[in-house]
Amino acid sequence: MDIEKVNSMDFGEFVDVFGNVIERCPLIAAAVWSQRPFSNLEDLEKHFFAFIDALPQSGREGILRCHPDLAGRELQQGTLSAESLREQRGAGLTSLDAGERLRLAELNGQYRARFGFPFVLAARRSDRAAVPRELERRLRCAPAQELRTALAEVKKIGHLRLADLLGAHPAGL
Ligand SMILES: NC(=O)NC1=NC(=O)NC1=O
Repeated sequence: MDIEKVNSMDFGEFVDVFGNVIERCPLIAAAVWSQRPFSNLEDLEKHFFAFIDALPQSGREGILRCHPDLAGRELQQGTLSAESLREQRGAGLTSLDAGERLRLAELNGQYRARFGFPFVLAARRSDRAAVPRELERRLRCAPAQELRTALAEVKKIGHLRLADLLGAHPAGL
């Protein structure tokens, strides 16, 4: 899909296509539509990220709270979004053994209790060994720093999803 096609989309089509670039936050796509025309993929992405950055802390934390846990209940129940399932499968999180799943559930619970939002990481840039390691490392971070780190991961996920949608090759981000 090229940027001309994106710029020609009406509101409904745009939100249908880009509504889950940021997991379960179609509001962001609904807002970004107003910024068309976009000069290219980077420009489109810039508007998604600018919306996030302009939110108050409660809004940024709200974005994180819309993310399903890695290898959590929604994965077990089969209620993940298509994008999330693909990302979690790609990181090997759909084939964990009971011990690995329990360990992640414990760590996710500790993380959420400490920060008030779920642990978010771009699963496509990770794997089943790295996820618990990263979770343990980030558990020890200061809340303000961790909020910044988590949102950077949301942007990595968004970057990869946009690249998929526009058929671009994701940068090393
Ligand atoms: N809690 C999460 O990090 N969730 C996710 N990471 C991804 O890459 N996709 C997700 O759904």
